[in-house]
Amino acid sequence: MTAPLLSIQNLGVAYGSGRDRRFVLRGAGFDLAPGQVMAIVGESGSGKSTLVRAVAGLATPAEGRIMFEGVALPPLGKRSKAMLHGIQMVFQDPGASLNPRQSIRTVLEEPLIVVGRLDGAARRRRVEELMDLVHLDRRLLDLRPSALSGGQKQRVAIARALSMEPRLLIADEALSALDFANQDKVSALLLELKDRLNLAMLFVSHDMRSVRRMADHVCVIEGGQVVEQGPVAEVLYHPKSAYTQLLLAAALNPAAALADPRLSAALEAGGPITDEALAGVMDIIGANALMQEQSPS
Ligand SMILES: Nc1ncnc2c1ncn2[C@@H]1O[C@H](COP(=O)(O)OP(=O)(O)OP(=O)(O)O)[C@@H](O)[C@H]1O
Repeated sequence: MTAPLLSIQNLGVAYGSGRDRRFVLRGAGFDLAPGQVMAIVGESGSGKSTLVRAVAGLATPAEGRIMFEGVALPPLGKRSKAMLHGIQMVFQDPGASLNPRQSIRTVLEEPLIVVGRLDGAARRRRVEELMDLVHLDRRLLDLRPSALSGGQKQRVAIARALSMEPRLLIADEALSALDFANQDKVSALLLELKDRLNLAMLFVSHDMRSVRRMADHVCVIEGGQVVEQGPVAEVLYHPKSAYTQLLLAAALNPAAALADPRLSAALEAGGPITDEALAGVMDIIGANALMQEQSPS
């Protein structure tokens, strides 16, 4: 078996201090091999961003450890260049993550200047290669982000992340601000990059359609705990936990799932959602049949 690129072990993150201190993630763990995509799914507030932010060094673990390329990751300020460059992140809002006063050329060249490995001519060539890699016309280089569409801006954000030659790309809801057509195009680009560059990804998403397309493995988080994880074919087509089944049901037909009185009663009572309530909802919205129909195995 390939050694994992990333190994998350018993990870816990707490926010607040004193009596307000509260764990928002606890006991999370999984391995990710090079070139593989792990989708992180769960409802809003379940802890998905907290998990990937801890990997990126933007949240500090209170418990457990995160191993990257065989070495335990320290807090952000103590990470080596190889660690910092090796893990890059792309965020939800491509507009907010690009400096509106900089040309696309500057956006892409700046990190290369900071790294300082290339001279001016080599840097300019690298910037052009990065544009080619994300299928953007080099003529866009002298424009500012405001002249680009949402999909183009997200490609620039991806190109900037790739400039560091990462082995792990974290995409936190990176497709959610895009329209349907661009979601498909950018997810196709990410898959192409994964194969071409052997890039591993942590892919945080609410959207089961993109998860099905993008991921090799899925990790389901409920209330800060990993409730299920495994290959896509198992977790999405034969989900074991009631929570995963509920997420899928809500994704297939959110209005019908939420309108069902058994589900709303369970939610109002503060859960847990019983298998019985769930089975009723799944039958009502036809999710059981649909999942069996769509199962690849
Ligand atoms: N900096 C912070 N300080 C205090 N609490 C926080 C902080 N960041 C997140 N939280 C809380 O931690 C919990 C998990 O948040 P997180 O953003 O990880 O969830 P999420 O699953 O990514 O949600 P969403 O899908 O809405 O982005 C939430 O209850 C949130 O309010």
